[in-house]
Amino acid sequence: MELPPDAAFASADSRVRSTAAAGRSIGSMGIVEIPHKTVQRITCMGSGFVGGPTSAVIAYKSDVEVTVVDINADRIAAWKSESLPIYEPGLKEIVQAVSARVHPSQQHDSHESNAASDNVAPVPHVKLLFSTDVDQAIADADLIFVCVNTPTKAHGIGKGSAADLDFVEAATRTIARVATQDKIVVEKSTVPCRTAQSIREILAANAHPGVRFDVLSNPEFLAEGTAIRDLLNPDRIIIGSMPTPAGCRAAATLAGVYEQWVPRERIITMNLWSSELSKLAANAMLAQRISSVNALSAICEATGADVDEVSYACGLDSRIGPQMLKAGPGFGGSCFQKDIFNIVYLSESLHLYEIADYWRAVINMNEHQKQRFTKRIIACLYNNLAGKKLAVLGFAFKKNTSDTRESPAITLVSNFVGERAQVAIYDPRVREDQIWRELINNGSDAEMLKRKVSVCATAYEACVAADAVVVMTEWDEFSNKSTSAVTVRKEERKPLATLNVNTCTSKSTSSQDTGHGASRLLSSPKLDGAASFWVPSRKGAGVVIKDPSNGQIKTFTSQRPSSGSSPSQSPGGVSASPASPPRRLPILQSGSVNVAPDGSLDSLYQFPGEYLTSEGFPTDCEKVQATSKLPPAATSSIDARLHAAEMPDKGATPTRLDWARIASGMRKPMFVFDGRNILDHSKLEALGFRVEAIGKRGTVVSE
Ligand SMILES: NC(=O)c1ccc[n+]([C@@H]2O[C@H](COP(=O)([O-])OP(=O)(O)OC[C@H]3O[C@@H](n4cnc5c(N)ncnc54)[C@H](O)[C@@H]3O)[C@@H](O)[C@H]2O)c1
Ligand SMILES: O=c1ccn([C@@H]2O[C@H](COP(=O)(O)OP(=O)(O)O[C@H]3O[C@H](CO)[C@@H](O)[C@H](O)[C@H]3O)[C@@H](O)[C@H]2O)c(=O)[nH]1
Repeated sequence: MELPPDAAFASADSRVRSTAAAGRSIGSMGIVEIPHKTVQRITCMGSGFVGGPTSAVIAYKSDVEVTVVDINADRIAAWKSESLPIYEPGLKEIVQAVSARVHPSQQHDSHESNAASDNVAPVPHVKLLFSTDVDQAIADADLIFVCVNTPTKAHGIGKGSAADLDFVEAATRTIARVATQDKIVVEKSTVPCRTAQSIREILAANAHPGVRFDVLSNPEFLAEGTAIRDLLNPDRIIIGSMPTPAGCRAAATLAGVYEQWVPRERIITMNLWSSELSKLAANAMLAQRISSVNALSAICEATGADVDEVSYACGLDSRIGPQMLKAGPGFGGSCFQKDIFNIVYLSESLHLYEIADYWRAVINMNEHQKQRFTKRIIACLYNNLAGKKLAVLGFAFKKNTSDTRESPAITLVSNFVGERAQVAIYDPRVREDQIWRELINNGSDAEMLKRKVSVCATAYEACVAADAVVVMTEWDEFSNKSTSAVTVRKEERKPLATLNVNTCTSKSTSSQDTGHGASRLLSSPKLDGAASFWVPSRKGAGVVIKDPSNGQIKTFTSQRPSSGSSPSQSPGGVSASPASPPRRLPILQSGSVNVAPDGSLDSLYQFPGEYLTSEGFPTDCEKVQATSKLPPAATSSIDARLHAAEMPDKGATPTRLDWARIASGMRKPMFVFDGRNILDHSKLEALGFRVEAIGKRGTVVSE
């Protein structure tokens, strides 16, 4: 193992500077130019919210084979089953595609005739494996991602703020024990600054003779709910390495994996400690924005300012930007609080007490927001919750995930139970046992919980005879706002089968191709006439559409129209306005979403009948008009499969709530507490609700 002597190690930072000054690759995108090994097999230790999706996307986008291992056998069994252990939009489709994917050598040139591609049966090639055989997977891999959990310590010194590195150390020791050949070990878990040094020392001390390890830091920045989109189109890939020739070579090897789908300029290399700290810093800054806007929400409620308007106004300043400025009941999730505590602990360890106080304030504000919202609800309900029923809509910490870690709903529900209220919870994705576990772990008495709390299969059931509805998660189905950017009722779904592109107009408002939102399909609920969807203009991006009449998958790739060109029909029934000669759009394996044979399909794959939000959609898109050619009757089996894939836990349909129906069953006066500002208040007021929302003037001020 190349481990510099301590003295040299201590001056790593100065060596980074001199390397950069000499025009070497650290800190620049030239890293991939360094001669390096090519990775063929990756093993990912940890099959959680990061390990699973990250591995699936690497297998999907690169030529690397990935094995995901976990010490939790139940989790691995779930990954191999129809019901994945986590919910992420698009994840199941990608896992299915790469678990039996057509090997590139078996794929046909996209210019070949369709007849040829139809006649040759594709050979399934497994690119992604899940296993509990950790040792074997380590032995087989060139490169190992350590993607294990790093929770906040719950014992001993640093309890409640330091990171618990038990799992990282155990994983490291396993690698050292098993590896009999050189490995690159990639620290992907979020860890305190300088953890890579501990990993290096443990590996060096336990390595088999002649085996060398290179340790890299490669933090993950995906957000849950958009993990697949984030992994397909990351803002940046950070790779930290030792500033030595061997460290740079290892970084180049990892960069070579990402380079297969991430533009080079987004692959950034730096020193190990900067990389580790960048991850903590990014989360701390993001959380700080949310605490800032939540602090402003209290001022808004007291003054009559509207927090959405204030956020909007601030976000228009290009130095501030619009993201992460949505007021809410407090941030949740497994990362923000943990990672800020990490910085707090680090600062205190370095005797930087004022710095620690500064970051701790972000968490204190978050806690305050949850308590403030609780108090406002109690105050509105005449300062008494005893005997009242509260329906809590949403338990996940944000929409589009089944994750409940640190969800603000846990605190709110516990508070309501403490006030002796009856609480009925509904969440479209979260399993009932998960909800109970969270509430019990939060310290609520199990007997009391059993008497006071129920978990319901539908929102209507939760709201029957309720005095108040509390919206805790911004699931689209709860919203009553008039916008096309919502999920439509199932019965309104009709197939987009064969598509006829009528027009293709450029809607370029930005010269910068963000590449984001590529997996979004925006469609009008009424498809009997023309429907439209957006295709990112980035070359090679596209949609995959399953034809409900025969189950075939068709691709439509994005092409810029040339002026005066008229649409032409492709053999697959898909036509486009071509900028170049019409390309054959191959028909892929039916039954699963797959990558285009030329590997060009970027990330847009949607099924007919699925209408997702347009929120966050890129500005640099091309609008494609498409006409449905199939009668609606053909949808049923597709819809059933789509539905089964989307709703493995509940079997409920993600339709928008009928608030009139909710109103008809509630006790009077009826309250709605909109914790996410996703409701049209005037519509609810017309139904007789009294609406209170975060950051909007209410009937009481809770401070
Ligand atoms: N959840 C996110 O959105 C997110 C995003 C970016 C970074 N991170 C960071 O990534 C890391 C993983 O997060 P997560 O949410 O995926 O955690 P997780 O708890 O969902 O998954 C971690 C998995 O690692 C497994 N594991 C533990 N020790 C192991 C070992 N020795 N060998 C094999 N498997 C082992 C656990 O059984 C568990 O299934 C954390 O450090 C987290 O801070 C998380
Ligand atoms: O404007 C906003 C944005 C988010 N939230 C809340 O903040 C929490 C976190 O949301 P988000 O950041 O979208 O999800 P995470 O999955 O926790 O992702 C964060 O944490 C990950 C783990 O480290 C990082 O990788 C991501 O970059 C970082 O965004 C959730 O409760 C959201 O409801 C708000 O209240 N207002």
